[in-house]
Amino acid sequence: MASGKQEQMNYYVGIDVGTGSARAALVSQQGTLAAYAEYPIRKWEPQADHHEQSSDDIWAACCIVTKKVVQGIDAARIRGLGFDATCSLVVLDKQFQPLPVNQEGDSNRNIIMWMDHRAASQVERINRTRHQVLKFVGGVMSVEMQPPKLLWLKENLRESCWNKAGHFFDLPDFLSWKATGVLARSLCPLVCKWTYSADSGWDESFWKMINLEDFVADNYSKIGTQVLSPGDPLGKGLTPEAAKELGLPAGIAVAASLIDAHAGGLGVIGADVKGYNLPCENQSITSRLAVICGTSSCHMGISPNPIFVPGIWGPYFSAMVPGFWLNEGGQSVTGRLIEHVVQGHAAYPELQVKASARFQSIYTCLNSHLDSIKKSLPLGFLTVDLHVWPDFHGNRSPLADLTLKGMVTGLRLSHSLDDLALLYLATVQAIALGTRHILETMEAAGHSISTLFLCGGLSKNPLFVQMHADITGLPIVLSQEVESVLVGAAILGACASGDFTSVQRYYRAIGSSRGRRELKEEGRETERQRQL
Ligand SMILES: Nc1ncnc2c1ncn2[C@@H]1O[C@H](COP(=O)(O)OP(=O)(O)O)[C@@H](O)[C@H]1O
Ligand SMILES: O=C(CO)[C@H](O)[C@H](O)COP(=O)(O)O
Repeated sequence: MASGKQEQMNYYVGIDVGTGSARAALVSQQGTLAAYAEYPIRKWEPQADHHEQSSDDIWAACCIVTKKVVQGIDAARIRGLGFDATCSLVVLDKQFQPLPVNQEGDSNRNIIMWMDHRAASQVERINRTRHQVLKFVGGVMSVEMQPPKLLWLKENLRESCWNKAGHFFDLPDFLSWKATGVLARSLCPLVCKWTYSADSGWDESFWKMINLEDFVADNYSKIGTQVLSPGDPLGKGLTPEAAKELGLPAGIAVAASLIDAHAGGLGVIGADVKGYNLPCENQSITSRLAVICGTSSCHMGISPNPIFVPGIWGPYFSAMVPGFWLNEGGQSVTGRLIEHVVQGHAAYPELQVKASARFQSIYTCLNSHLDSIKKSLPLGFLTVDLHVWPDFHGNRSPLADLTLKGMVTGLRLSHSLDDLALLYLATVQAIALGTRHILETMEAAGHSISTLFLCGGLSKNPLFVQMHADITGLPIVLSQEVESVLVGAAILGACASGDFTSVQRYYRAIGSSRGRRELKEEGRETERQRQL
């Protein structure tokens, strides 16, 4: 609940829907979090590579968390609302009711999640067209984007879903529609996941070439005809019905939304870090790479002119910071991979018992176990003969190959907690090496990155942060406000309210208070890691 002495401030509500939960925050006009709440959301995996969610379930979770964060706050002080979410595909019929995206006909499951890889054959065919729009997604379209998923629906669920569908939304746009009744889409998801161009709009020849000419025929009414920039106000703001459900005042400004990684990028990339002697201090904002690390990791770098990086998504114009081009590298599973490796190990039950006896999280427990077994050696020496290839769910960047699989070398006939801790370490190192691979590919194409800005759930893990510093050799800035993704969503609400006319003005206004940042500039403990 918010504290009484901050009541004279204006506030903005940010709602962030990640893969595992919905979260809301009440953010002050100074950029600080006054209240935070989180609620889990459901996921279904009916078969391999199929990942589904429910838009009703997600909206209900948004309502629960929003009601919690505004408890006790004078409603007149809440000025705006912004959403961000994963780029999952939501399907509604012509009466705005959920439609099933599965053979079972379960209409509760009406979302094909971003991490769903069912459309592998469709994306392969799309990539074979070599259509010019592919130039703006790193040269290769990802199975995680929307066109292959739409084609899959047309080819596999024509009767039960495709023919009945009235609206296909990216999840961030679904949420802003639900709040306002406005069907306008945000430029961010459309440019990043749907091949829309900020300059020239939809490319008719692309949709025709991939057999989705249906969208052209009905003038794109199902996928978006009005497009707004992230942070632009939508219609007349929050509808009375949505206001009641969310526990917010009707009519407050609601912003065109962002994809979650982009909100995280927005939340951290403009931070004031003066006085810490960081290489980026006197450099342009383009020397910063925001890395949003949750279920997946997303690497967001911006530039004044378009940079084409093979295997890295983009360049996208104005999709994150207005006026800048964005390149987005990514690793499809990072948090999810660590969980998979740790929970699947024979010593996992032993770890759970040990962690709960010490009132620690399993990761704190594993990190201190590693400290105890490394003795005086650098951590890197513990995994000299144990290596993980982390592409258990394909490689998003820079290899852009969804068929790649994971691999571990150096396994032994042992079930001990030591083995589990070492496998965990090797997995974290492999993920950090993946970030380095992405970074080097971006630099080879023209980016010049001097500092990493990390946020997301994994940035709360000191080992994960340390390995990224060691393996990239770059200083890492951690935001004092750990929920940076929510700050990004709230910035949208602040812009929509008219209190700040642009994202850049918001950065300037909050600069002084956000200067108090915890900086993590770690040494290059293991130069050896750089050579792996
Ligand atoms: N305190 C923590 N220590 C270690 N890992 C954490 C911590 N908090 C969250 N994580 C990890 O971060 C990941 C989830 O991050 P989050 O940003 O919540 O993801 P998403 O946005 O995809 O829902 C999970 O893999 C979780 O295990
Ligand atoms: O493709 C995305 C961003 O462009 C996805 O939304 C993202 O990778 C999933 O995010 P998270 O790991 O935070 O749940």
